[in-house]
Amino acid sequence: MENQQSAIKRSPFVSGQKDAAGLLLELVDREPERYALFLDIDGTLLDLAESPDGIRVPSGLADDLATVSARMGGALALVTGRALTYADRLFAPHRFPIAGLHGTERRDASGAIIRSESSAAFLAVKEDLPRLQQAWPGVLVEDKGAAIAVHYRQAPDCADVVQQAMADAMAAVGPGYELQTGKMVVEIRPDSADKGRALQAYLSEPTFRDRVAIAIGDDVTDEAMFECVNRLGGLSFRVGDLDGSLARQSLNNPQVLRDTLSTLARRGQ
Ligand SMILES: O=P(O)(O)OC[C@H]1O[C@H](O[C@H]2O[C@H](CO)[C@@H](O)[C@H](O)[C@H]2O)[C@H](O)[C@@H](O)[C@@H]1O
Ligand SMILES: [Mg+2]
Repeated sequence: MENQQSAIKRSPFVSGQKDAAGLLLELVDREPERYALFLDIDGTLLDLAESPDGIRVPSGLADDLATVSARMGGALALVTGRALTYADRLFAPHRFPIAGLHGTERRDASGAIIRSESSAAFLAVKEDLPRLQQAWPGVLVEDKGAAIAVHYRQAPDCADVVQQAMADAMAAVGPGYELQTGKMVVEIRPDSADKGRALQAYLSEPTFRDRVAIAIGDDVTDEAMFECVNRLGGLSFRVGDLDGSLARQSLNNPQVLRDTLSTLARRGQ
């Protein structure tokens, strides 16, 4: 499989390469059949909002994703911390290959869904955590089915107590789960996969096989994707700065990515 550096060097665009968005556009537009695109949702395709349900899917984005996916022979997957069913609703009526809950549930190219069963200990902890909302106004508990997230974006002073409460909850949950940190959020999720392993699972499927993987994300959980694509010779883009990230390219914000996808879609029509 071609590696990232030779893919970039080969691009005639790169000599005048102005920015990562231009590189992304140039490579996928010229050879859509050569690449596989793995996209995070919150903070990457969508702007961050004050609450999990406060997000907005800009009109046209779902259709642009579907058009770019068609240009790439279907080799476009969403890899998100959101529940798979929640992510599906965001981009309906399209049904993309989606890995939800940080890769621990996944709809493969055939449409089959792989997900883990919740333990009794986890379900008991899920019952108990909503009390945090009463204890600390502004803290939001997000029940994601097989995972649970506690947000402190609206109560930043509660970061420490939330992290301690989630560490205590982890002790009660026992094996099969792990703590996942993110942007002003702490989650308890199954430890059966991560976004890197989900991306690798897609690459073993005919739709994605033998393509140069491109991963685009913004948060701690996406580093597993960046590590995986870097190791496989793909391309890794972080929405935001690169400080401390394994990503090798930076996109300024979700709007830059949406504009790039819109241009890719338009050029394919
Ligand atoms: O992997 P992602 O698709 O980026 O999902 C990561 C988490 O996104 C959501 O939380 C984040 O976005 C919220 C809405 O913009 C924001 O209010 C919150 O502070 C962010 O952490 C979602 O609620 C989580 O379930 C996802 O794991
Ligand atoms: Mg994100």
